[in-house]
Amino acid sequence: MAKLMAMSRHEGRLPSQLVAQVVRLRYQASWTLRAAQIRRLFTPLRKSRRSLGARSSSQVQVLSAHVLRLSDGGTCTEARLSLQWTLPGGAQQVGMTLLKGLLTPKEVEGLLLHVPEHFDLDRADVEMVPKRWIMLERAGRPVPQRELLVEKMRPYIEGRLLPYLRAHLGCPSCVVCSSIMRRYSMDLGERYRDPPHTDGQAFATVVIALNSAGRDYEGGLYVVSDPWRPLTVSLAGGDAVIHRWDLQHGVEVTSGRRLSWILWLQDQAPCVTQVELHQRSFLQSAAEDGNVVAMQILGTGENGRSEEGQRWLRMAAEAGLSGAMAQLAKHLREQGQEAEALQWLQHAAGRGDAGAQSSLGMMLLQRGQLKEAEEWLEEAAELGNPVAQHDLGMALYTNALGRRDRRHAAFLWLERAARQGHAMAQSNLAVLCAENQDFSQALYWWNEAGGPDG
Ligand SMILES: O=C(O)CCC(=O)C(=O)O
Ligand SMILES: [Fe+2]
Repeated sequence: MAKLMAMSRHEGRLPSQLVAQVVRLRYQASWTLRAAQIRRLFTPLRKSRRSLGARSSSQVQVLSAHVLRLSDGGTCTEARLSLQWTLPGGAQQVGMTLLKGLLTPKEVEGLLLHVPEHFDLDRADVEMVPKRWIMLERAGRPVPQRELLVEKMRPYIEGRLLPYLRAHLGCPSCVVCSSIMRRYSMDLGERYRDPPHTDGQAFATVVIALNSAGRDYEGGLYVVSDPWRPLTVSLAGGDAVIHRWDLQHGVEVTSGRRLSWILWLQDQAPCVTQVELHQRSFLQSAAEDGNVVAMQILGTGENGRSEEGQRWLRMAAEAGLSGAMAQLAKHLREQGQEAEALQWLQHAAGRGDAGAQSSLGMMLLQRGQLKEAEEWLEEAAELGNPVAQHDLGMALYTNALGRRDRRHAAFLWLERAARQGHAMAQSNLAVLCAENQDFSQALYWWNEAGGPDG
């Protein structure tokens, strides 16, 4: 810098080489700062023993971060990220993009004025617990009675987001097929989590936060590259995350109430069903290029029942994807191949898949391996899996684990599952409460289990 000053005094103006260097240094300094700020948004979801091994910086790489001018004149900060993912079958990289401040706080506030208090139940069966949602658009059209809300949101989608997304995703014919709002609330006794998954029903997903982590709720959206170490992304109201079908993610809200607005895009019109989407070439070619998530998606659902689907699923499982292992185990059990199913469940459970741990626990219980059964059920239940919480509660209650005097523990696990909205846990808990002569609680849980939208 001293040399720079001296030269500038001496010559009256800076030589262009030096100007370029100063600009570059400044740019680098602000970029380093921005990248560090972006990385700090990612924190481990849990403070577990296993999650302490690695640092988030080794999982998340910031590829670029700069201010972006949007087509309707607004600005936001765009950060392109890559998640490093090491599987036994080789390393993979998954991209995601963060748009900080896509909507201003005022714009978010304006939208929230039109959001009704009542959210419907999304009955898509995940862990036997329905989620709360408002479906806004389906197959690219507004859902009846949601036209006003869709009208309020349209300018942000069409004027701001879609031109950007088409360029960013390299997908000029991309269309928004579904648009929903989700609510997660521990306080309201509603579902507050969504286990790790990929959005196999979409080519790309946009999640727009409608309120803020740290202020309105704790926890939130998380991304998974290391199954033992999901990373929460701290989003403020108006921030957006963009990802494709290959990002493993989930939601866990540990207190408060979270609202999100989600758009699912397909690569071209017309919007089609999941089965038809899986026949489009983008997944096929990704699977052929070795993308394990594409393999798992092609081995799931209706298409997964074909011989080709089964072959993809096995390849994904062999590459080390725990979700694929659990899925494969399910198919094998349906075909009566218990021994091989058990092996895959053990692999998947050991890689931190709570669904697999839960199924493994019950399988071991049926085989009389009580100690191991209890350990896996407990591990999955601690990770928040409501099926495991219910099954463990009932196994303790019915004395299937060979323990005496476990009624209190049984009650606590059933209560945790019931609070997540697990209907069977709610009705079983009602029975326990009635046995304890606590009739008001019994009535409460009984109503929850079969209430107006239950
Ligand atoms: O609410 C969110 O942030 C994401 C929800 C999600 O992943 C889904 O509905 O598929
Ligand atoms: Fe999702």
